[in-house]
Amino acid sequence: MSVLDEIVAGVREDLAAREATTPLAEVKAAAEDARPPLDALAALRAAGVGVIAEVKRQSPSKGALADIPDPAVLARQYADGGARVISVLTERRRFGGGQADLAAVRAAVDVPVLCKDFVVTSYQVHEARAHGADVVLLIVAALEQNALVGLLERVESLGMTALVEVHTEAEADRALSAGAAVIGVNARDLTTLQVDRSTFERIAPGLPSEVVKVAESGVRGPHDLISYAAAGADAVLVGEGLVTAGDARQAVADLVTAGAHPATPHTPR
Ligand SMILES: O=C(O)c1ccccc1NCC(=O)[C@H](O)[C@H](O)COP(=O)(O)O
Repeated sequence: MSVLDEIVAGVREDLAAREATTPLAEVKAAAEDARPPLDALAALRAAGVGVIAEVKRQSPSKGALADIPDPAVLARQYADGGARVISVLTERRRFGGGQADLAAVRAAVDVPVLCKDFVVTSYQVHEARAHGADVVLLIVAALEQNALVGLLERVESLGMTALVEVHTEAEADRALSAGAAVIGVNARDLTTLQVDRSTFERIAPGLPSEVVKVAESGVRGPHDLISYAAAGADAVLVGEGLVTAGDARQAVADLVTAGAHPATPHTPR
C-alpha cells in the first residue's frame, strides 16, 4: 500500500465517523449558511507570482514541524506578509489538522482559504464550504476520473475554486480533461515522499497558457520561488519553509517581494 493509499484509507475511516454523527443534509445546510466564497481564481491570476502559505503542523515525510496552537494567529501573520491564499491542512492522522483549523483561519483573515485534504467524496466538499473554504484541493492520484470530474463540478457549483494536483504528465492530461482551471504540480512524489523540483519544470510547459499553474512543495526561500517562476509558476504553495521560519510574516513577505520583483519572470493569465 502506498503512503497515499494509507492516508486515504485513514481519511475514509474518519469520514465515516463524521457522516455517522452529522448527516449530509446538515452539512449542506451549514454550507449554504456560510459566508459566500471569495474569488480565489482572480487572486491567483493577479500580477506577479503569488504565495499560498500553508498551515502545516506535521507531515508523513518530516514528522513534527511546528507547534501551532492557534492557526488563526499564524494565518494573520501570513496575510500580513502578503499571502494571496492560505492553505490549511485539515487531515488529522498524518498532518495533525482538522476542520476547526479551517474555520478558525477563515474567521481570522480576508484572503481566500484552501481546504488541503485528501478529498474523495462530495460530503467533504460541502464540509469544506461549511467551514469557510474558498478553494478545495483535488488530488488526481487519489481519484478515478469520474470521481475527479464529479468533485470538480461540485466544488465549482458551490462557487469555490478547485486546485487540481498532479504529479505526472498523464495526471495533468486527466486534470485538463476534467476541466481544471488551476493545476498544482506537486514536486513531492507521493510514493517515495522525495521532493524533486524539476517535476514542475517538466510538466508545467505542457499546460495551456490560460491554466493557472501552482508549484507545490520544496520552496525553502525566494531562490526556489524564482526558479519555479522561471519554469512558468503563477503561484507557489509553501508549508515547511514558513512554519519553521522564526518569523512567518517576514518569511512570507520575502517570498512575496521576490514574486513581485520586475526581474522575476511571470506571464499574466
Ligand atoms: O508533506 C508531506 O510529507 C506529504 C506527504 C504525503 C502527501 C502530502 C504531503 N504534503 C502535502 C503537500 O502537498 C505539502 O504540504 C505542500 O505542497 C507544501 O510542501 P512543503 O512546502 O514542502 O512543506
